[in-house]
Amino acid sequence: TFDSRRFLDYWTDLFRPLPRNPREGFIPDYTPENQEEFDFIVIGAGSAGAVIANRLTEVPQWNVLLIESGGNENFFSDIPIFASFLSLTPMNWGYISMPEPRACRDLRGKVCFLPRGRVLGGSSVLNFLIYQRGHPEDYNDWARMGNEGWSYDQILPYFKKSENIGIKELQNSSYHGVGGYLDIQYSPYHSPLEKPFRQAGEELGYKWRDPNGEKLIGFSKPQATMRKGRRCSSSKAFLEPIRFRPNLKVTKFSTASKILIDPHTKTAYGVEFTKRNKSIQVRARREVVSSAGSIGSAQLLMVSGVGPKDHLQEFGINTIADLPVGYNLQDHVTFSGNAFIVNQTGMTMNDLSAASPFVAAAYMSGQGPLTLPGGAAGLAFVHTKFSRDQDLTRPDVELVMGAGSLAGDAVGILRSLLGVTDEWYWKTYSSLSFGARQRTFSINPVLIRPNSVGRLMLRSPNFADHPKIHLNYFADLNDLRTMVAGVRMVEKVIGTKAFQRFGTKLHTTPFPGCESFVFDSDEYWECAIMQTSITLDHQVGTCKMAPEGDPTGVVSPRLQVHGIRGLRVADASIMPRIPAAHTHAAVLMIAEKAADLIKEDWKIPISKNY
Ligand SMILES: Cc1cc2nc3c(=O)[nH]c(=O)nc-3n(C[C@H](O)[C@H](O)[C@H](O)COP(=O)(O)OP(=O)(O)OC[C@H]3O[C@@H](n4cnc5c(N)ncnc54)[C@H](O)[C@@H]3O)c2cc1C
Repeated sequence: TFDSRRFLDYWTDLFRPLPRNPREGFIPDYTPENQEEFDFIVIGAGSAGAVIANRLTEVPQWNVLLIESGGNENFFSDIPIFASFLSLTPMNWGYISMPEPRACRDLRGKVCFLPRGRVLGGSSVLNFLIYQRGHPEDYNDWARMGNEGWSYDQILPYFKKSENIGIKELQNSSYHGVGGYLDIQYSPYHSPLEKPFRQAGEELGYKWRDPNGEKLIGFSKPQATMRKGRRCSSSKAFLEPIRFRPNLKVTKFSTASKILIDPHTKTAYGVEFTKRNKSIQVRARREVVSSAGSIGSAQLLMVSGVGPKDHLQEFGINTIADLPVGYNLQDHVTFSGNAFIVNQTGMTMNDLSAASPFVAAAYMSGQGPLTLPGGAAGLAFVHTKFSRDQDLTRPDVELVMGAGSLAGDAVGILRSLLGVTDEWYWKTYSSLSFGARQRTFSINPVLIRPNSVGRLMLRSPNFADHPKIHLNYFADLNDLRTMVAGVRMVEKVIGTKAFQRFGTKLHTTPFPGCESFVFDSDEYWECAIMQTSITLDHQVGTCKMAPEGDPTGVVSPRLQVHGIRGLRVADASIMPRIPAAHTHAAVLMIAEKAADLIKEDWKIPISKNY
């Protein structure tokens, strides 16, 4: 029978531009028989799942089934600057938060929008490509919480194992790896804002640095998961090169509805999933690995009987293991409303300039502004006075400079992604002429060491019903003060000679709902941040890793679900605390380590040759 999703899946793949890396190619779809057996079943072919499927199938005697709810990437998802556009497609699960008392108050429906990838490669296909690992102490904190094996020295080799650093001056750095599956490069495009940004940092006493090197505080050009100017997703990096391994089967458009766990032996023995309206059960001889992401893994565990007993009882779910699944939800939030206007055209990038045929032609040869990762042209790690500790080497705010701004979003794609209403947009920016709106860029402060913690809860016992996501942004008021300190830091950057050379100024129309505050007072910024808070889509922590006996833990430091045999979780959800960085690199590291832990536990010799 004709299947339109599969047809489209293959058809859009043909439009991915040549020359392709020879290792890239269309991943074939496999539909298992009911009750078919595999050694391992991995749920979710996202950032983590793609790595795990690759590393487990290195063992020729093991066969692996990878279950993914989405289909292939395509031509559009390869274009780095179009990252926001993808959230408007079926590649996005389209989650939203519950109403937040202190955040997203003036966004559409008064909720925060939480895109997650539903595609081979998962959120690494939707993400902004920025490759950052975080501070060594972020991971030493994990180890100090009792998670043996997760200190920085122990996990650095796994970051390097994945990596193929294409930045010449870093190829001999002891912090980077060469020859791994994942290409890390700079965008070949130099935004005209890059130089002033660097000079501004120097004027303020910051060094231009490798943000994944020895010292992090400083300014930098974004390192990106990029191959010749195109997105290098986790699927392109880890799955496509091994798509014909005989011991790997990938079932696409397949949504796991339940992990099958024997309530008496407390052993996971399989997975139930739906494909083309048909329910199929598959069985695992050795283990089930959930890599469905911070939202998917927590929800799947709970609907399968692993979660807080009182909460599962509300939905009539039989509790097999009473564990705090869904707690410990953490995320990075930013404020992207500010627009800075320059007095020259051609310095900034907005949606209409991105649509020019010259820009498109440059992209076809892997060049030009479309290769900017999510539009980001500069990054900075800074330390504010509100930081939780006195370690001046640990950043608590990141500044992300966008080559354009929300004000320049003439067509409305960015608005749709962020949940910004047309009414808000016009109230805020209509005092600027069209030309001025096209001459704007942004520098957004990101809260990278939040104290506030949220919770994910079920809405129903069915996986198909999106869960209730309580983000609790700014529940801890220190987080709000830190964000205001971030706005002040941005003001300092804009005030430097480097930016004043272009007459750079802040657009000063007050944000809707904050008109009663004195413009530029701390109270005004607090209001603005709470009205239009935007997530960086870094949700982590819902299946927290903690040692046996710690009541907050869901998985052990070997990533096994406490009290259940044959079930691990390996994805962003296991992070006990969010690192002070974009989360994709940390997820890949977790997956690399998870594969080695599995091999060790099944007595397979592991190569330390990286
Ligand atoms: C818009 C956006 C921008 C981001 N920008 C950056 C950035 O610039 N840099 C950075 O470092 N990080 C960024 N991130 C975050 C980063 O991409 C994620 O932290 C990371 O990809 C999470 O990996 P994961 O494996 O935990 O989950 P995912 O990559 O989301 O993978 C989960 C996979 O499981 C599948 N799945 C879920 N449930 C089921 C089910 N029941 N059955 C079958 N399959 C299922 C999903 O479809 C998905 O493919 C961004 C994320 C988003 C969404």
